[in-house]
Amino acid sequence: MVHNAVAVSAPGKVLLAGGYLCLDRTYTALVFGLDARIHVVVRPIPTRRGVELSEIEVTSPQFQEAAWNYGYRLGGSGSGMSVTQLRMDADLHVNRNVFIETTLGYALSYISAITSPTITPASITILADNDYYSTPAAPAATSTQPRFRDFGVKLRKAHKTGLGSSAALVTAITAAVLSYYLPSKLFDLDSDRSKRIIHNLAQAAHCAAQGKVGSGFDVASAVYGSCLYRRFSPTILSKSADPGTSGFSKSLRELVEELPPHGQWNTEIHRDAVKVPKGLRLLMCDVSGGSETPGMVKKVLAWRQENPAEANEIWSDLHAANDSLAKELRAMAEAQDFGLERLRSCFTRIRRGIKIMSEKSGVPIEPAEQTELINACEAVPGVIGGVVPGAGGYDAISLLIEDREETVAALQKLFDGWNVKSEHSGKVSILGVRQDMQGVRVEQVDQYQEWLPPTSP
Ligand SMILES: Nc1ncnc2c1ncn2[C@@H]1O[C@H](COP(=O)(O)OP(=O)(O)OP(=O)(O)O)[C@@H](O)[C@H]1O
Ligand SMILES: C[C@@](O)(CCOP(=O)(O)O)CC(=O)O
Repeated sequence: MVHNAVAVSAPGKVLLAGGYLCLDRTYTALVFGLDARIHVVVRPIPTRRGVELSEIEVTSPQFQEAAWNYGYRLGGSGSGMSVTQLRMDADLHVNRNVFIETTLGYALSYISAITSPTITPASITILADNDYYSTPAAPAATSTQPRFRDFGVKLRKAHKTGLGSSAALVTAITAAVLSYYLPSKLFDLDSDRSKRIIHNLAQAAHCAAQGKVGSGFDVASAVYGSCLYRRFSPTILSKSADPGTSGFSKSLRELVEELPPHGQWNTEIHRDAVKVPKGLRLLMCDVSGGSETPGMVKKVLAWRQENPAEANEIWSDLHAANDSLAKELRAMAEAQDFGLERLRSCFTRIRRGIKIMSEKSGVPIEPAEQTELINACEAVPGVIGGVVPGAGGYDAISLLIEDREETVAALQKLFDGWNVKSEHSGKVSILGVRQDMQGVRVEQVDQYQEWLPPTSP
């Protein structure tokens, strides 16, 4: 059976408040979906009569050497669909993309567990909105650049801006592959049930691909958009069989559809709890030379474990501050009441909490360089407050500002004259992204025509 082409996109994220805390179910995360999306198009590969192919080719045409070909086969003893990479590059190195490979394995295994489909050969194209990466070769953001820029480098050399490309990718591939192979009576991306299936399946695949169970806020916002998020218990994932082992596909279905013995996921996603008042916007700023500090999460959690009483006090204070920011934003959005001073003080409280967390754990969550940068931004008229998003560190800041051109222009002027303060930081640039409420969605295939490579028979 030849399927019709489908296209799906999923948004990137910014964790404005709740970094580290949201790893623990006691606390929530205030996460915004962004209008930078990862788009995935699935199309049939025309086959010659009599030639049997079991191949899925994946390309990410904005990057060099970004093509992966996979063979797939239904394993015995209910072990699900095994997905194996077929070709190697000229150096005989396998150029693996673990996120794509794992996601395909999970999605096809789930499909094989709920129906007996013929998985026909397909071509998958990945297109990332330009703000996900900034490369030295890339031209400055102008209105004339193509919608999907050629980044001119290999994927591993691209400088990520921290918008959660892997979570958006895993979510979009999962949703696109299920939409492509399953009949609409079994899967319809617009239904709540299908969204939940995508969420659970993408969380499982993303954790498997990254080799660790994070809080999952990035996958949650890729599926549902901006939300107040409480994580699932990590033990939910440890109960299922491993990919490729006997009974994997049945166990995956039980996990994804929340059937016994797995039961319900305890994730909480409150979409109505997150709002940005009219006239305000989030502004994401990338620090291009900003160094990454490995092992920050491990170090913070180790400190917390050694100092539980002190840590719990800091965590509760910070949570109260995070919560007050979410409530204040919502109250202002609903009442159209511009109590900007109250919002400003929420940011001050959050930053004070993060600073204490940084100092006590010895981890540069809001390092001195970022403190100086955020302070300078907060002094610009129209800037309400700023934070280090997510895990923090040297490479980004996020601001809440009045949505006026003068405010952005004044910040641009500040960044143009901003001197690099240490070897950890560099040039600051404003990303073109804005907050977006919408999560994963079906797209019109035609709009991508110009960027789709020809499918090889
Ligand atoms: N456009 C793309 N094409 C193909 N693979 C991609 C693309 N974008 C991301 N990936 C996959 O995701 C990986 C990056 O995932 P990683 O979790 O390190 O970054 P991220 O999700 O952007 O991180 P962060 O949470 O800091 O924003 C890449 O190595 C690649 O495997
Ligand atoms: C530190 C942590 O709470 C947030 C990490 O966020 P980001 O990847 O820096 O956006 C980890 C997590 O929630 O998985």
